[in-house]
Amino acid sequence: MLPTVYRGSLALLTDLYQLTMAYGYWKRRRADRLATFHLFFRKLPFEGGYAVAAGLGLAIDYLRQFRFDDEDLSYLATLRGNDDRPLFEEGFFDYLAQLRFNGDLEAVAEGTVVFPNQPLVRVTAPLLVAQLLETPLLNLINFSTLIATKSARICQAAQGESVLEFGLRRAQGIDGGLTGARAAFIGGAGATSNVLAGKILGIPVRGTHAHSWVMAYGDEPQAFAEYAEAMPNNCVFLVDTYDTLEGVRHAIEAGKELRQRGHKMVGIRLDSGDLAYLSSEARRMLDEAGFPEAAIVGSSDLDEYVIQSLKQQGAKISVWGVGTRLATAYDQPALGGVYKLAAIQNEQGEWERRIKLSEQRIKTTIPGRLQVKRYSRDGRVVGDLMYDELLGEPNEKVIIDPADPARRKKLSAAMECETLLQPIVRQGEIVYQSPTLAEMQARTQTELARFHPSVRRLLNPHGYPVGLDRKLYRERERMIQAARGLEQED
Ligand SMILES: Nc1ncnc2c1ncn2[C@@H]1O[C@H](COP(=O)(O)OP(=O)(O)OP(=O)(O)O)[C@@H](O)[C@H]1O
Ligand SMILES: O=P(O)(O)OC[C@H]1O[C@H](OP(=O)(O)OP(=O)(O)O)[C@H](O)[C@@H]1O
Ligand SMILES: O=C(O)c1cccnc1
Repeated sequence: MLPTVYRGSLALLTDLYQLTMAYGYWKRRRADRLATFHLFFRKLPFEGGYAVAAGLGLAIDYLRQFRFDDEDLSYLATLRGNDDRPLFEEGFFDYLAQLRFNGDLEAVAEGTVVFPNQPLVRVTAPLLVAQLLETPLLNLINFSTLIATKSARICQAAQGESVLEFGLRRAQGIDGGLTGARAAFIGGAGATSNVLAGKILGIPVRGTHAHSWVMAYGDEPQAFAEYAEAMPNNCVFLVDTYDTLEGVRHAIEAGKELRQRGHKMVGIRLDSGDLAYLSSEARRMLDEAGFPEAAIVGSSDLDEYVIQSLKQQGAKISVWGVGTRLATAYDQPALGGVYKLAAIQNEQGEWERRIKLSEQRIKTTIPGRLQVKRYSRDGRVVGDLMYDELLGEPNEKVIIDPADPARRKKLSAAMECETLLQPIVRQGEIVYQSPTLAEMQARTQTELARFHPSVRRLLNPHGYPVGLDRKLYRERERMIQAARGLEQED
């Protein structure tokens, strides 16, 4: 079982309107109709070519503990409407008190590469419960997927070299720091400076020292020597407090001292200035002084673009400390994931599809109970086919882009195929054996490697084919026409 991040019920971690709708469904006897919702996003973050799904483990945590306890209900009883009378009547609290997640949930595994409009999570549950989950599921999946994606991009730029997540001080609050560290690890960061994330989640923790250490002594050689004395088995000297190359010389002196005492200098850290020039000079100096194995850690407002540029300039940095721009997804602080109703049972228990129209074609929802098949050939992925399980087996010949139906991808029987949404909860029982965080991280890497480099590239990536099978495409078009009061042309 995964370590628990959230302890206790967080049933009130939802928007008020979910509870007022829930109350309405209960009052109007619609609460128990089964409904299917999909969680998906419409646009890839960072103008990138892919996203990395994350946050499912947190969602499982949430569902496992989902219940309204006495304190929650007492609080809800204090809420008033505009006539100053209670918002909810007493009987509703008895109903909420016994409420548990009793539905089905399917999701893509954390570390799976995902694309717009395909469900990351699918919930089929009594309408009231499924509705209540909208806000928490979006809260948990959106942020984690965003940060895992940012991390994957940064790690991609680092070309397999170690990335350390240093973002806690700039993260969006306590939870942003904690679940951000978790998502960054899934995306590929090798360690975090966040010690609580180490304790709760088992993520490796790493760190160097701050400028304040050197400033506290005022004298850099003395500061390094004292640090080596105090902590001989963890010495990465920060060399840029006064004069960087002079700092490297002082680190070399401290390294020699360490060696004489039977220890090893791990490396140095550069945190300002021209990192390409300074790292090359530092590398030359360390090598000449007999420290070819000393690592050079680079930090200072790094992101995937600066790292890529430094690599192109031949920077000799071997470990990348990345804080603010990773932990906050600096250039795009939110993933626009949504959670939409796609099918609901009628009074007779028959399933009916539902659609939400939009002026923008791409924003019109995809109805049905969706599943995704990912096709590949010789280990390379080819395209993702979405189909509606309510319409039966998919038509596997062609993937139709719903935004531009002229764009189609042909499939062949020779291709391998996998189903992306996996069973996580069945009738309230968790049936999923959660992988470890390390396994999720490995999944991100093996998954990404299956995509063509043109999909992975950071700038102007190639669009990966994701679309509908013919049956779903036709049904959606029929529903769009019907909802607009038009006859279908075809
Ligand atoms: N050779 C380089 N090519 C491209 N970007 C670089 C290079 N060297 C450093 N950078 C980046 O340029 C930015 C420089 O930041 P900034 O001008 O704030 O100064 P700094 O050198 O970090 O100094 P300080 O921390 O003292 O303000 C950082 O994002 C850093 O990662
Ligand atoms: O730059 P980031 O990617 O966020 O990485 C973390 C930063 O945090 C620390 O310094 P801090 O930002 O506290 O101060 P400084 O940059 O002014 O030294 C560290 O020295 C890094 O520069
Ligand atoms: O350990 C470090 O070097 C570190 C930790 C947090 C932020 N900046 C640097």
